This record gives sequence, structure tokens and C-alpha cells, in this order.
Amino acid sequence: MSAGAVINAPADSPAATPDFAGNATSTTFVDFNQVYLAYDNSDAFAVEDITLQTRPGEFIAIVGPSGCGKSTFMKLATGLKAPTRGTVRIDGQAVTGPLKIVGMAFQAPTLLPWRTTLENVLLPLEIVEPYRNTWKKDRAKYVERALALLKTVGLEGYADKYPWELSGGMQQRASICRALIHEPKMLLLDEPFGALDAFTREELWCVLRDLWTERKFNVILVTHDLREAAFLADTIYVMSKRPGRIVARRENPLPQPRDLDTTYTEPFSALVHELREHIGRVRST
Ligand SMILES: Nc1ncnc2c1ncn2[C@@H]1O[C@H](COP(=O)(O)OP(=O)(O)OP(=O)(O)O)[C@@H](O)[C@H]1O
Repeated sequence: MSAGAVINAPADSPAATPDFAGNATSTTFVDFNQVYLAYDNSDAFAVEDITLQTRPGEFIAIVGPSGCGKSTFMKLATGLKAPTRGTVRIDGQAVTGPLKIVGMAFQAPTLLPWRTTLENVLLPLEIVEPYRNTWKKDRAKYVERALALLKTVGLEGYADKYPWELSGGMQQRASICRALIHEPKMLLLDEPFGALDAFTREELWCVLRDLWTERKFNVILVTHDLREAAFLADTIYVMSKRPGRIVARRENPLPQPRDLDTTYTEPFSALVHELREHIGRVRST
């Protein structure tokens, strides 16, 4: 990271503190240390020298021009790709393969059309270890959990509907429930609201805000929408063009939780303008 471009220097990583049982608990959740990745052993790095740490329960957003390596960052954070150089640790553990403590949602909701909303939400528990081992025994408990989640996101009464009976926004709500059904410690969102109209998108910002405020999982949100990043995230990282580097880190000064009125305030506009200037700069260099 070039020091001159950093808006807020990363907070020093404080030492681990003991929990109530006297065990050391990590004060860092996501920990990237000088991470480089080249695909297919090529000489060209897709991302370069990525160093960042998040606090447990922090909501971060990553913004940057197309092709800068945002999805690559996600693959590294979930263990789908191993770094060519450097280390990735999540929740105090070195990442050596795909992580189970992660839920993911993408721009396309990718619900299976032959399954009802409830069956789609329950799918990860049917197929992913260790849940599938106790799936039959615990099914009633999981159905209850899925119905509670659907209610939280405003889909009460839609459990038995098929995806084609839901609007795009409703499908994305169901997809977020599916990502959270195994109560992951980390939620990764890759442009989750990119295909929705502006009103639905803002509604879903509030759905996500409420889920995160209640459950305080760790979130990495990749987005092209600077207002979305400013509305939701605690900290926003700006990436450069390929090879993707983190060129700026901005702590969001607006208190959480935010409501939509915040988006009409001067500090919110100032933050979005500041981010836009950074994006303009990385696009033109
Ligand atoms: N599987 C792959 N094999 C080879 N190169 C890849 C692969 N996936 C991504 N890349 C390259 O790595 C770079 C970063 O891609 P990535 O998808 O991470 O960017 P992104 O910021 O998520 O893009 P967008 O905003 O357009 O979705 C790009 O140059 C891309 O062509």
C-alpha cells in the first residue's frame, strides 16, 4: 500500500486478550499479510501485497475498478485459492483449504428452481459436513431456524413458494438466508444487490444492516456501489487496477446502525465523493 494514498492508516493490531474462560481470543478476524496471487503460475499477479486486518464482527467493503481483483480477494479469504506469496489467517487459523465458517451470496441468487424457498434455504445443511450427518435427526430444528430467518428478511409466508414465484429482490433475500442458515462467522457478499432496482437495493441494505446488527458476523462486501459501501460498512478499502493493491483504507465516521435518511446527509455525501475521487484516480493511472 503506498503510504501517501492511505486515508486512515490501519489500526495497530492489539495483543490477544483472554475471554471469560481465560482462553486467548483473537482481536483480529481477517488477517492478510503481504498476500500475492498469480493465477495458473503466470508471472503476472492478479493481486499484489495485500495486507489488511479486520476486528471480529467488523463489516468491510471492497471497492475498485472492474478486474482489480475483488473476487480474487474473496477466493483468498474463503480458501478457494491459496496465495502465491504471503499468508491468510481467518479467526486465528491459517487458511489451508475451503472454509466452513463462511456463507456466500452473489449477484445472481442461484436458487434451484425445483426447490421451494424453504428447501433452497435448507440446502447447505443437507449437503455440507458436519450438518448433513445429523440432517434427518435435526431437520425440525433447522426448519424452525430457516423459517425464523425468512421472517427476519420479510419472507414470512413465502417458504412454500418456488423461486419463479418470487421477485428478484425476494430471491436475493432467500439467497442471503441460505448463506446464513449454518450461522457462519463470516458472510461474503459479491455484488449481491447489483442486479436489483434502486428501491429494492436500498430495502435490502436495511435487511442486511438488521441481520448484521443483530448477529454481528464478519462481513466482506464487494461492490461497485459507493453509496452501498458507505451505508453498510465500518471500513472501506479501495483497490487499484490490476495488479490489485489496496490503495486506500477509509474508516466510516457515520455511527452504526444507519438509516436511509443518513444517505441524504452532508457527511454521507462527502464520504461518497471522497471514495469516488479515489476510484477516479486509480482508473486514470
Ligand atoms: N480463474 C482465473 N484464471 C486466470 N485469471 C483470472 C481468473 N480469475 C480472475 N482472473 C484475472 O484476475 C484479475 C482479477 O479478477 P477478479 O475477478 O478478481 O476482478 P474483480 O475486481 O472481481 O472484477 P469485476 O469487478 O469485473 O467483477 C483479472 O485480470 C482477471 O482476468
